[in-house]
Amino acid sequence: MTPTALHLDAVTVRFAALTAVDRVSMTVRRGERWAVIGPNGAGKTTLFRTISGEVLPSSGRITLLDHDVTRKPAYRRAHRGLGRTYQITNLFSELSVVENVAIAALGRTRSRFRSWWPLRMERDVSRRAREALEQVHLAHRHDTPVAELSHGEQRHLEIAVALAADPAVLLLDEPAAGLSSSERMLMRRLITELPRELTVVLIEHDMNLALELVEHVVCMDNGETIATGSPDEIRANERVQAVYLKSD
Ligand SMILES: Nc1ncnc2c1ncn2[C@@H]1O[C@H](COP(=O)(O)OP(=O)(O)OP(=O)(O)O)[C@@H](O)[C@H]1O
Repeated sequence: MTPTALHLDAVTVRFAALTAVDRVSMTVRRGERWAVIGPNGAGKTTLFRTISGEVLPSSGRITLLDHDVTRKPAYRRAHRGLGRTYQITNLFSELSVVENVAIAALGRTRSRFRSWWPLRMERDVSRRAREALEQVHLAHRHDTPVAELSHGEQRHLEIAVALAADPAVLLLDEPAAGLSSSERMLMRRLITELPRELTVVLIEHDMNLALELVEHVVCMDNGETIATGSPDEIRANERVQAVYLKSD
């Protein structure tokens, strides 16, 4: 059986009296693509922040690539192979496209200091940065200042920044939020073309888009998992239809 990339066991997050995530469990195997969907306030972002280590769970257990990371800080999870993008851009707008990606690639380089280290590191960083830009179709914008990119290009660059750190598991936080319909098509293509060995979990408010991109879906409402299944099973699920109708 394919090894597990990410396992959540009854993960619960409480903010005072509010249970934002309520005993959510999921087993994501390496190379799988999953979406977490649900209406506003369902708990998707909190679940993501808990997986990435920005929020610690009140109870439950999180395993990343066979390591228990439940109480580990975000940077330790990143070193273990977890990458993520954010709904709110975290790019350096005054720097160029390649500089943004190179900073992320540099963070991943953990070579020990040796006399030839700077040269080797420079080669490694610029190769990884170039590859990441090619993966998101931004190689032609290499030297462009980020401030001059369109919104859609900036969303692509955010994915390149995450890829430059060479993650094994990538969390995409609403990758299509705020994009025009043509930009959404490009984003859909980009996600579809991500390397198959990369495990991808995405949050997406747009159920139709999310279901086109993944093979496995978790639908949350009020912090709870109300359905898990294939896109077809989720489309046909009456509870899912009810929560989406309620939120329209
Ligand atoms: N830091 C926090 N402190 C207190 N309550 C919070 C905090 N973060 C989230 N919440 C609450 O937890 C619940 C779940 O919020 P969350 O942002 O995870 O939902 P969501 O599914 O991502 O919603 P959206 O689609 O609107 O982003 C909401 O009621 C929200 O107000």
